[in-house]
Amino acid sequence: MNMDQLKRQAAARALEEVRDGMQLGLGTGSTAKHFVELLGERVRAGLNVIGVPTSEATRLDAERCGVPLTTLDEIDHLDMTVDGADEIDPEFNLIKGGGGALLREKIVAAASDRMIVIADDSKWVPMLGRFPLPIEVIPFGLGATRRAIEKAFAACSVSGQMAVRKAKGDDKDGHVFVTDGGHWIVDAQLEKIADPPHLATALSAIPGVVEHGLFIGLASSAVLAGGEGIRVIERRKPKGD
Ligand SMILES: O=C[C@H](O)[C@H](O)[C@H](O)COP(=O)(O)O
Repeated sequence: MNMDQLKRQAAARALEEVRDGMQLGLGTGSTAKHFVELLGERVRAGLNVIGVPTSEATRLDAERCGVPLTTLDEIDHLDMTVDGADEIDPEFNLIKGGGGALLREKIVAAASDRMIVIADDSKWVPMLGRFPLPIEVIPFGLGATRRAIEKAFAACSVSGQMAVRKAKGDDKDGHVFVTDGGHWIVDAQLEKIADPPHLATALSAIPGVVEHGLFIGLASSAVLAGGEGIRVIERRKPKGD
């Protein structure tokens, strides 16, 4: 089974948690895209749900698949968000933002009663950090922001190269990647993040940092698909702890 089939399997397992009438956060990325497509099939068969997309890409996918959409201005909470991740550690800390959607993803996850992470099992790691940590920044004053980020890294005993993310695509190569919110992303290659909550707090305190890809205390469970089958792992602590 190839990676894409594993991602679809994880998405299909998460779909079993969806109940009629639910208000759902719809994640972004190649794994979440499978969930949106499978959800669309259920909607076309009569399931009644409404979704809040975490990116413009997901909004377009959901519209194409016939999933009704709303916003967090029109509803006051979400029952569940289903989203992918770039890394998941045993404490259910995540790195997200490989696709650049971390800001909306975090807003939506925080507004949800539950967040189910769907992934192939290569994303389950003993310690976060091999995947470059995305940090969403305001372009203004980027030099000062980068220096502040370096200080935060030093205070948290991590270090590594930072690079402003470039866009990919035939006509975009070489251009800076711009998020749905109009910001830039700095990717930090840290290799090991021994204390993700500490680093998350330090990065959040920097004025030019809009958001970062460390999701702490947000994920409630993980659905991991691998060669041996599917594992569903529940986080022991309640959301927010
Ligand atoms: O910004 C993107 C998101 O955080 C994705 O959920 C994450 O990058 C995982 O994406 P994928 O399922 O494509 O590996």
